[in-house]
Amino acid sequence: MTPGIRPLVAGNWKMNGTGESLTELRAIAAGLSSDLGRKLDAVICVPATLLSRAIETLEGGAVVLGGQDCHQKVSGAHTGEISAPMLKEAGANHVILGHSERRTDQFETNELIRSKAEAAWAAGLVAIVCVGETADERKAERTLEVIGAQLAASLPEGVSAENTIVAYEPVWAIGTGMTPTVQDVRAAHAFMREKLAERFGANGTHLRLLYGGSVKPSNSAELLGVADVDGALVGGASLKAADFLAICETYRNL
Ligand SMILES: O=C(CO)COP(=O)(O)O
Repeated sequence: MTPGIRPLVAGNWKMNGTGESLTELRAIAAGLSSDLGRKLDAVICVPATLLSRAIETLEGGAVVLGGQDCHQKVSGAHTGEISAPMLKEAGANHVILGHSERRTDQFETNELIRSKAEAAWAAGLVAIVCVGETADERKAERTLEVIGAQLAASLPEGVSAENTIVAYEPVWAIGTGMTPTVQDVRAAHAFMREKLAERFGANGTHLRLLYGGSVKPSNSAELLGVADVDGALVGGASLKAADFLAICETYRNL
């Protein structure tokens, strides 16, 4: 945690979730409507197809919604794409950008992610920008170099705590059950904080830095307790309300 920064736990449902899954979303919202909701912010990034139904289900409350990607343009001939204003209209507050699954599968570059962040801001969305090294890069001891380069090139000028969140997700830790050591997470987050403060001044100092990659109820206390870790970006464990809420519960004791 960083003193003065309110923690945030975000769920990334990825390509999971149909109408039936709204039951889990309702359960997450109900769990956070207690005093637990006063300890943290929660965002669930559902598939875009669920956004409008999800917003009706939630009727305000302690959980806000996000998308998982947006196009860099507002509209046009881009079959299959979704723009930031469309996400906003459908009920999103946030949007994940530059997730490693998109960097890898869709060959997204830092420059593209940067233009998507600008599009997200223009639509009034908070950009959750993801960075992280692959297993090979880690083996070659290039972790900090890689995340430094990703941060430098994928964040536009004008970053602030109101428009941007950074998520450190080591690629090899996503969906594998493997996590970096506490020391490695601390080093990565301290490095990101330093780089962000260097470039954005006080705005960089106040940015929320999330850790993502195999966060579960069994390891959340260890990972969320690390200095400069201001929350989590949770994949698999965000699909079940009980697991997501158990991760949120960590903040009762931190
Ligand atoms: O990619 C992730 C969140 O964006 C992490 O996924 P898992 O929590 O399933 O490892």
